[in-house]
Amino acid sequence: MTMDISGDLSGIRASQLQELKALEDIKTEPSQLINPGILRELIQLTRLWNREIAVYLSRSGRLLAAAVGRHAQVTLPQIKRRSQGKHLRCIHTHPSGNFQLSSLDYSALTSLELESMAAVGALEGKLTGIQMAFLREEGPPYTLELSPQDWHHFDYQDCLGSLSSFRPAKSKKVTPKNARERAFLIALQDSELDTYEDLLELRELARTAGVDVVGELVQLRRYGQSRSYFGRGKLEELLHRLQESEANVLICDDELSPTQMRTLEMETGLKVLDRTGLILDIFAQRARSREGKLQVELAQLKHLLPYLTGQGQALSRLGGGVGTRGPGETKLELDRRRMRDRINHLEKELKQVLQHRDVQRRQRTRSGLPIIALVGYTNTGKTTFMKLAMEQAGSRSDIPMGENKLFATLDPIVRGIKIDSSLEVLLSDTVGFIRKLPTQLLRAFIATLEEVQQADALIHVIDASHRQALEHAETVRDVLDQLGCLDKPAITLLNKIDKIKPEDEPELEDLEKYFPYPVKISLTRGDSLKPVWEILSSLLKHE
Ligand SMILES: Nc1nc2c(ncn2[C@@H]2O[C@H](COP(=O)(O)OP(=O)(O)OP(=O)(O)O)[C@@H](O)[C@H]2O)c(=O)[nH]1
Ligand SMILES: [Mg+2]
Repeated sequence: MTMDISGDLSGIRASQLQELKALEDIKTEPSQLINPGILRELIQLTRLWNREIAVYLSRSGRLLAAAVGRHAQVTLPQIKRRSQGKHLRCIHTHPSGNFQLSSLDYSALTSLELESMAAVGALEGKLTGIQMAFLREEGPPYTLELSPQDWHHFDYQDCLGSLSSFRPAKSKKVTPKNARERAFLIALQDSELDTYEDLLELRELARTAGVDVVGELVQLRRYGQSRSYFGRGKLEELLHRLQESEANVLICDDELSPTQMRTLEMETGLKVLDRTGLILDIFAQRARSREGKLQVELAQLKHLLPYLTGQGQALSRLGGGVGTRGPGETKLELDRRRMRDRINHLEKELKQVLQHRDVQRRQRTRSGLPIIALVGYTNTGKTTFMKLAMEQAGSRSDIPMGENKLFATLDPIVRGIKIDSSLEVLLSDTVGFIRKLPTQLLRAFIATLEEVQQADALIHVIDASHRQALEHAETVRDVLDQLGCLDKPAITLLNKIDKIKPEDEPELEDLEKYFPYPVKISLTRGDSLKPVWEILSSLLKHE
């Protein structure tokens, strides 16, 4: 990429233009307003040409364009990436040595929606001072002055951060309840083959979180980058696509490192959410019990903490909407210190709740009834099983209808069911599992999954009609392994056979082969659960 130079270039020697061009190789650090080397050169050229020079810097510190003006005025270079405008800073020289921003400068700042505008006073090759203004969402631009002696102590990134966190609360862009957010999905795929399925799930998750998917882009994992997730070229493509799709949130299929998160945010100017953040958002919307809410808030805070840099920088970068919703009414707007306090507080409270549940559980165990836990990938039919079991046993079902959404069930539900005169069990419905289950989340929900650890037997529900049924079932086995529950007696429910097409039969056979005690069933069709209970009672007898 070569930097664009526009404006009045008459009478300027090619070699000098070359010098200006060469500046694009010098990187500006996030903390710097501009690399001092670049500034020195700009001041020299200003003297040489006696003209204004303007440059654009991206938030990631790249020099994007330059323009040379007539003596007192410069026509700003065209901004190609419109959506990036608000993350661009314009820095320009004033050959008169006067470093006050003109009213033209201010109007350029607002009309181009730049991030900031700086006027650099240059007189006889020396810096006289800098005045700069930051655009704010509300109120007039924030203006400050820097002297030639201490301008390089100024921390640009910090200043930006504190400006956004001191914004009055109501100026935040809160997405109105019925205006859905527009998400653009990105993913790295391991081979050419599995893209479709990977994104299918992310798309489902996004839908469950209540955002519209307006675009998708994938790259092969081997071309990805540790700094920016996507490789350079793909990133450029992404910027173009984002602009077309008018997305306002970027969702990534993997867990992002803080660096990747920040780089993507800066490059795209959008709110960036990773898979973990998205799942947590869904959990936050769905948690009902006191314990569930505590678990989710705790997991959210722990997930966000590493992404915050600098003191006083609040989560305002997220702006609101998906990814910022806490369980109940809580809003995630704490700064680091308050976050840590909150985490401590939540941990204490959770401990108490867990103790209470322990008592409940012990009472249940004392009832002497065997505990059966439903486990399985999300959306396979666990809750539907629970409902059907209660109906067929003649108990009135108070279980909320299963929904065709991921993570419909979050809080564990336990019900006693009398199947016949010889079998009575406690059936417990649990949170569904998911591939790439964030470690943070797994730990948070281990408590919930204690129900599983306490169980005498498991019913593993598989959506046998799903193209990735086998992979999903293996994920479930992995989690069970981590919970130390892999050798509990288990039945496999091959559910949704009503949806199975003849060409899927071989896969069904595989499932039957690999998983213990398979029972083919369609729960929504209301198939009898008798075969399940028969196997179960014999398994329990051999305990
Ligand atoms: N076609 C068909 N759909 C089914 C069957 N069993 C369940 N479903 C549907 O699958 C969807 C998910 O069912 P749930 O019972 O909520 O699944 P779950 O495993 O509890 O899901 P989570 O709580 O999200 O983990 C619902 O829309 C059900 O109606 C079945 O046998 N056939
Ligand atoms: Mg459920």
